[in-house]
Parts: sequence; structure tokens; C-alpha cells
Amino acid sequence: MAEQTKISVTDVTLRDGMHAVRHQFSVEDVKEIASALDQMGVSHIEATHGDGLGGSSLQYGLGKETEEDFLKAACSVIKNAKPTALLLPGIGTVDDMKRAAEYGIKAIRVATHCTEADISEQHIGEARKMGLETVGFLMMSHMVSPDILVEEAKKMASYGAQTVYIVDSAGAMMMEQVRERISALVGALDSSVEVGFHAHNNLGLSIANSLAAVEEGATRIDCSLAGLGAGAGNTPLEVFAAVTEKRGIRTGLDLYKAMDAADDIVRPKMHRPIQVDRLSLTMGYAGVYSSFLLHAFRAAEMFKVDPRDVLVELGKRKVVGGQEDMIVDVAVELEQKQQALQK
Ligand SMILES: C[C@H](O)CC(=O)C(=O)O
Ligand SMILES: [Mn+2]
Repeated sequence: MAEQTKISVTDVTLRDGMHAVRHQFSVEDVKEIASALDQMGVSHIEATHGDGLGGSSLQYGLGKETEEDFLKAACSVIKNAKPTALLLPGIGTVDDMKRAAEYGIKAIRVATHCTEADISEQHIGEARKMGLETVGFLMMSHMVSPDILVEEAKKMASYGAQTVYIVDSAGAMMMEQVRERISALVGALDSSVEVGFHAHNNLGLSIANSLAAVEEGATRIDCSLAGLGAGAGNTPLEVFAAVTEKRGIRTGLDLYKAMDAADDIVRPKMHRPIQVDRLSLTMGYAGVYSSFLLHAFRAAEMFKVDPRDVLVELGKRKVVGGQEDMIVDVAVELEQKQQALQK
């Protein structure tokens, strides 16, 4: 790694963090968090329902605010960073993206399962035509080989994505897996396409994995204040600011401002501590989509089964984002097995 490597940090407190607060951040919360973030040197501030544009629904959880109010509130206070939204084709539409641009977003991240980049073609193409900075986001990247990820990333780049992310949605990757995936993309994509990395801390590796990604050439890293995010959360921004400074990696982040915002603004708003506990650890261990945490917990409570068994079974079945209805199916099946054993 060259001395004084320069990277940029995208903050996801107001998007991935939404999973951890059941999408209940208010307009006041978004303004307070976004304006603090805007003053600490992040390049992009992502703000949306946890499942992206159009995510507010019974399937994914209803948001406290309308998308319009939420995005307008974020954009009204962001002066330095790029206001950004996430979109999963099939949940969000091109019209949702157009509306988001009218509300003020300047960048869009189009997310697909890691083997389904082809469904991002229309959204990436339209986003570019609208003049939005456009990022491709390959979710659950632990599930396939670096070679497959390269093919999928090349598709996103050919549609117009200016950056492609390896996304460890399940927080299941070891450092070596991060290294081989990031270096494969950096080696295969045109040098004009940036490579990014999005971690979850389910195995306690989010900082180590994010540093490994930078060492392999990733120039865009996702973080969130106090790690607020699905599962055991994302790479904690204030910790990443400290370790990168010690390693001589330039992020432009203001360490004390990040620490203060994490402790004084975000931690008091948490519904539960963001930590590696038996459930989030099981997600990393079993390779389960981090956003399933609260859904699996609720289903397990309802059917009186161990939520870890639900998560392990979901991992075995290789269930991916968008298949939230399978969580209840699995909990019901486990309850029935349990009852049969008791007879
Ligand atoms: C919709 C997901 O929450 C996107 C994401 O952050 C991930 O896959 O991780
Ligand atoms: Mn995530």
C-alpha cells in the first residue's frame, strides 16, 4: 500500500442504521445526524429506508416518515457531502429514483444480489442519464467466488456504474476472502472504476476487513457512526477514522467530531446496543443477510424456537435479501419439528 493512500468514506448511519431502529428515525433525527456527518469529512451521506427507495412496506417494515420528508430533510442540511440513496431494483423503481433526485440526492447506489447484476442495467443507465453519480452494490458477496464477482462487477461497470462495491451483507467474510475479492475487482476493472467495500461486524472483523480492502486497492469504504447498522452493525466510522489515521491512510475525517457524534448523537438513539451477541454472531457464522436479524428474532419469539436455529437454517438454505417471508416459514417448520419430538 502506497504511503498516504487517499480514500473516501460513505456514511450509512441513516440507511443501514435504519434496520437497527426499525426504520423509525424522524425528520429531526435525520437532520441532526446528517448535519453532524456533513461537518466531519465524509464524502457521501446515504439516507433512505434500510431497504432503499420504496422499502417502506409491511414486508420490509414501515418507515416513520415518508420518503419525501426523510430525503428532503437530509438534503436540506447536507452542504459538503453528496446526499445519496440506495435502490434495490424490484423494491425501488426508476420513478422512485427520479423523485429522489428532485428531492436533492446526487448519488445512487444500485444494489443487487451478487449474481444478479443484470437486473441493475436499466436503473444504472437511467441514473447516469439523470446525471447522478452511480454505484453498483453486489450484496452477499461471500457466497460466490472472486471470478464470478468480477463478471458481475464488469456488467455493472458496462451499464455505467462508476464504482462497484463488494458487500459483505452477512458479515461472514474473513480477511483473506475480502483481500481476494477486492484485488480481483481492482485488477479486472478499468482503472476509471473505483472499488468499494461495505462490511458488517458480525464476526468482529469490520475494521480489519475494511483495512484489508484498502490495502488491496479499495478507495471507497462504508462506515456508520457507532457502527449503527443491521446485525452487529457496520464499520464504526469513529474507529475507522482513528485506525486509518494511525496507518497513514487519508480519509479527510475529523476524528473528534466523529467520536462526539457517535457517543452524543447516535448511541442515545439506539433501540438496542449494536454488538456481537449470540444472534448477530450466528449471522456471521452461518452467512445470513444482516437485515434479517429483527425479523428472525420476532418470528422465533412468535413460534417459540431458538432464533439461532432459524438463522442457521436460513444460512443452509442460502436465503437472500427479498426472501424475508422464508423467515416465518423456517420458524414454523422448526416449531413443528419441536412439537413432533415432544409427542
Ligand atoms: C438492503 C441491504 O440492507 C443492503 C446492505 O446494506 C447490505 O446488503 O449489506
Ligand atoms: Mn449493509
